[in-house]
Amino acid sequence: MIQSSMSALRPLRTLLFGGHYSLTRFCSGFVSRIRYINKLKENDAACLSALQNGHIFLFHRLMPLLQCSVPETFRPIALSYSEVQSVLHKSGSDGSLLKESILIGCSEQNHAQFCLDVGELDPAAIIKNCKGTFMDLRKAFFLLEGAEAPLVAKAQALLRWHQINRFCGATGQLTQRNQAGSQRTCSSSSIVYYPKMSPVVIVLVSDGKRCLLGRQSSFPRGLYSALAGFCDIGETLEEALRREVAEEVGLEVQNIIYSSSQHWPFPHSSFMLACHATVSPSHSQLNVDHLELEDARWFTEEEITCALQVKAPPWRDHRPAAWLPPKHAVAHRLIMEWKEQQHSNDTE
Ligand SMILES: NC(=O)C1=CN([C@@H]2O[C@H](COP(=O)(O)OP(=O)(O)OC[C@H]3O[C@@H](n4cnc5c(N)ncnc54)[C@H](O)[C@@H]3O)[C@@H](O)[C@H]2O)C=CC1
Ligand SMILES: [Mg+2]
Repeated sequence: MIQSSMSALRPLRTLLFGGHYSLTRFCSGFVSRIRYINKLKENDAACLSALQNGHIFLFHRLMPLLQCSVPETFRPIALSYSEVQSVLHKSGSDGSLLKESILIGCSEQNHAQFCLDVGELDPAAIIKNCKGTFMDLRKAFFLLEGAEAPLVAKAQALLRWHQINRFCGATGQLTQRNQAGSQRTCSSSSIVYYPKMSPVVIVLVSDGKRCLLGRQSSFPRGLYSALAGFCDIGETLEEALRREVAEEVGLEVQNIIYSSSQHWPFPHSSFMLACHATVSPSHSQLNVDHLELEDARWFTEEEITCALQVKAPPWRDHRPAAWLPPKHAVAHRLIMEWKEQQHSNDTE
């Protein structure tokens, strides 16, 4: 049976029931932004006009344009319509590309936010004009600050979805996007396609004193993460989670507790459903399927503390025993929650 994590609900509760004034203020801004985005998805003319007053994030072949704010910390660059027009002109484009921008959100200052892939243009000219750099998103996830990482991830996922859904699966005809880029329609069959996420379970298994992490051979050297796997069609979250753990490390888990969820752009937009689960210490012997995982092992709290201190990604000449996913990854959150739980167990 799935249980809801009370700690995960607490911030929303405080926000909603923390006082009439904050509730009104929170809802008015939030609700109006949500409704504005929805309107832009449904109304092509309104979306085009919002684009002219909006903020645009550039990508080159799915790599976001980032700027170094403080050493080792990067932020995506938000450009205005006229700034992008000028960058495109300087790169030899007539500016018509701008209409291919895709709606990704609305800032707290009520600016519609868009992304645009300029993959056909010379990146060097854009980098020079914008004083930024195009960076692989997997690397950027270790260097991006704060709330912008999910926005960049969403933008990349939508750009990729449009690139690979240009044709209708039923008729083979070209599909046409709406102005917001929230759907594509086949003009021949009228089938409407919407961006999709694949559900993935991710679980941090604990035996009470240690937590279980694994690595695939494709991971960067020394990187360990929580166990994860795609849900099979027809499975519940709990069934998928129990199956994945059994397949990958040969354990039967109990006490599944839901933690939180996350959109993850790799490889093709996953909807990560993150949980904690336990095994009894007497049933913690691992039987790793080496076709799926290169390694899996139990980590003590001290080992986790050490791994968290590794500045990621580690330099080539620094080969730590283990290091962990970036703070924007839900695996990181699961590990931090487990560590906190260990700490509160110790102080009880
Ligand atoms: N955000 C986070 O904290 C983390 C995210 N992840 C993500 O979780 C995802 C799943 O983890 P894995 O261990 O690789 O899954 P997995 O254990 O299910 O193995 C992947 C294999 O499953 C098959 N598969 C079944 N359905 C699929 C689908 N819809 N899309 C792609 N492959 C499918 C493919 O053969 C693929 O090679 C990965 O894409 C990874 O990026 C993994 C760890 C941490
Ligand atoms: Mg897996």
